Amino acid sequence: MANVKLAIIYYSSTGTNYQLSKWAEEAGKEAGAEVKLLKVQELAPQAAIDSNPGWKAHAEATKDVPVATPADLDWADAIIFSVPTRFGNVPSQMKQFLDTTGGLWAQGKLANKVVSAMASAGNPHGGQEATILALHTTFYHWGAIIAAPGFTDQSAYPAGGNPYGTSVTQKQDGTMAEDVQAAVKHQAKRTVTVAGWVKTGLGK
Ligand SMILES: Cc1cc2nc3c(=O)[nH]c(=O)nc-3n(C[C@H](O)[C@H](O)[C@H](O)COP(=O)(O)O)c2cc1C
Repeated sequence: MANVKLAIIYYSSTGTNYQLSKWAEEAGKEAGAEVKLLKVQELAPQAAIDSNPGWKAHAEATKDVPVATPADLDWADAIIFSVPTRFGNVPSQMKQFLDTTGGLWAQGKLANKVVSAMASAGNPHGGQEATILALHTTFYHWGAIIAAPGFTDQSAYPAGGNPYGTSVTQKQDGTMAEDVQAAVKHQAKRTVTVAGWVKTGLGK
């Protein structure tokens, strides 16, 4: 199979989406992909970050994770996005990054990228699905190919059964309510596999 390049691009205030992304990174490597793990640029004022000990600690712990640029999207064959919900929608930090992709889009360079998305929320029905679908809207405009997990693996069920993309509930203590590790890994492997098919089909 073609050598797939996978970019995992996330936003996380308190670590949940970072952990999902780390599991995706592990699975991408296991699937034979070349993997980049990237965060999007933080936009919140330092005072807001400092006011939340969990946010401050996570920002410091991940300060060395490289910040995603449009060049990373150009490089990638497959891209997995991971975000916390913000009122059922995409966080502004990720939206700002997506809004820098106009140049690539205009050149047709985002067409046929194989993508999938993951999300988290503070409540079991707090907007995980809506947030993933909101990301998907941008992917349609790119002409990307969405490798949603569907129910292609048993791991979807203990994870809460979100066919749009793996999602999780962050509990008050910061831990995850559902067991999603296997679902994340399946989604990452599936995204890499589909990207390999597309790459081969395009003769790359
Ligand atoms: C401004 C804001 C809006 C949020 N909106 C929702 C919401 O509508 N529903 C919900 O369940 N959780 C909501 N949350 C909780 C976050 O989604 C939750 O903290 C996040 O998923 C944790 O992910 P992280 O650890 O990667 O930052 C909100 C949090 C913030 C800061």
